[in-house]
Amino acid sequence: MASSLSFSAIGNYGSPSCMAVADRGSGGGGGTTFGQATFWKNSKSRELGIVSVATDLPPVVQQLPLKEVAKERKLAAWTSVRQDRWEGELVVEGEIPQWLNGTYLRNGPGLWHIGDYNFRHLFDGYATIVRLHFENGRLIMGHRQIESDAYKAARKNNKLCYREFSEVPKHDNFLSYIGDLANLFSGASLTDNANTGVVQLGEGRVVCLTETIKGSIVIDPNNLNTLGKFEYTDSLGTFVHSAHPIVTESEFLTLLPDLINPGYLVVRMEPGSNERKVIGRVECRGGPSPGWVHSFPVTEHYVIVPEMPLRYCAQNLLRAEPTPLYKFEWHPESKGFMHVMCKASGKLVASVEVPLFVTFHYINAYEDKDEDGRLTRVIVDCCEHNANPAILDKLRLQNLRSWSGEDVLPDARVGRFKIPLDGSPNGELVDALNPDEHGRGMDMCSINPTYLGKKYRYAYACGAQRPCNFPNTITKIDLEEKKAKNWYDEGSVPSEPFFVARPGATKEDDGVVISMVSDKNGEGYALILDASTFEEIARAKFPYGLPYGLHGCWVPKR
Ligand SMILES: CC1=C(/C=C/C(C)=C/C=C/C(C)=C/C=C/C=C(C)/C=C/C=O)C(C)(C)CCC1
Ligand SMILES: [Fe+2]
Repeated sequence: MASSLSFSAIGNYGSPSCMAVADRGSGGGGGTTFGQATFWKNSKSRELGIVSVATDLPPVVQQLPLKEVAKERKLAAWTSVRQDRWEGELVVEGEIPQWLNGTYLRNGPGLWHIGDYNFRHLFDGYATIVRLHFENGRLIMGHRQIESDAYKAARKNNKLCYREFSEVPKHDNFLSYIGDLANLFSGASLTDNANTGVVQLGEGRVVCLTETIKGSIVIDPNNLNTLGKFEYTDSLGTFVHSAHPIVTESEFLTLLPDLINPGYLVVRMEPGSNERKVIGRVECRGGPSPGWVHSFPVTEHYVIVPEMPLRYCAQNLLRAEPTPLYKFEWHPESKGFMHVMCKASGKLVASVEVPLFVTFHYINAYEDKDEDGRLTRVIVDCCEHNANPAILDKLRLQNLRSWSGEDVLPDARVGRFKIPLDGSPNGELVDALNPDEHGRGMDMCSINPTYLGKKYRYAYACGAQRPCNFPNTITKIDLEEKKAKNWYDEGSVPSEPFFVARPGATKEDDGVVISMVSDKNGEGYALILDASTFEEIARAKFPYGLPYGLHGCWVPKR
């Protein structure tokens, strides 16, 4: 197994002095070796309170009295990645199961400034992909920037060149402003910064994704090299899609919102193909434009198309300055709907009005039968923000970085939609369990993928231990018992818990849950929990804290 060290600096970075102290509390000098990388570990510097403070670029080594250290240290989660790449073996505390062989990839926005310009929103950052490669109990970590056109242009020109989630390039003159608007209509000025997730297609290609279709970028999971754009060969011709396609060994399903004639195309792509084929189309029932479809759920036979009252807004797309809801608008009067489409025929089997909701992430869905085995309804579970879109603004970097200790995270829950298939006009939305079980925080979820679209019992997500300004626990939700088990490390922010099943497992929760944690000292570690007991079984410290990441995928050892 090769473990190499490589790093190159972002911006003014050039010196390995940014390396963080590499042990976990054990004092003493000398070096700790990760692969070929030796990290400086010196008790003298700790007494002096010399810390590598993870603030904005460039990193500075400051001398502080010890009691100030804790105050000055910041979560790496909201801080730009220190350098554009690193790779090395990590020291593992505890034991990684021998059966866990493969690679966990996690993508997210990791670089929030260019030159001296600072981005404002979490979702604006240039993509940083992190790789945890597990092999026979050992763990190799690597991270790298994804070389999208937007990232390369920003690095080359030292300024923002494409329209990101909330940021828009500044124009030197009126002509360039008009050019940008024209490019917006052709999609050319939209970003391809693939910072939202990563999936492995049925035939093996690994693709990083965001909400713009052009932001589909193929990478090599072994070295995180950017291989090029994933070019769709069809001519469906829209600009945006769901950032969370449903990907299995046999298909890739996604939704294409139509912003001109409000509706959604439901499309499917075969493994090995680059051509999406239309399964069917859903017309919007409310509002001037489609609801935001960051993700959507499926059952074994149906694709569910959610029509959320938080809708895309063409005017906001054109604006130079962010609005409180960015490219979206809240239209409670337009109501919320759930449409159920048969995957095989493209026919709509239900279209019901549901209570208002705000959901970015669907957990799972399944077909529910009565005692006689007759299909009566579809159940859809999601991370639901109590019909309040305020969470989007809470994810501004300033809010995340400047937490004063108040309990400011809006409440969220596991929302359960019950969608009747008997022609009734309305569906229900209820709490799947008491939200206090998970601290009324709920997002960034995963399940055992074998249960995708089927009746299931367990979900893993980020919950809350209050007070907090961001989900700060990992929670295992038992939807049968309506209970949650919670993992918490004071002051830390864990990323989406990702479930990996033990090969040959027959129980739904037989496996591990992987997360990457930003701790209160500005450092970070990979965490492995036993999914069944929810006890920690291993952790491995990173050479330095990493920025918060969004979504990942598992690439099994071939
Ligand atoms: C670049 C353009 C857009 C981009 C949209 C993007 C990048 C959306 C990303 C959305 C994400 C990452 C949502 C995650 C939500 C997580 C939550 C709510 C976590 C809560 C924790 O408590 C468009 C906006 C599509 C417009 C075109 C340009
Ligand atoms: Fe997402």
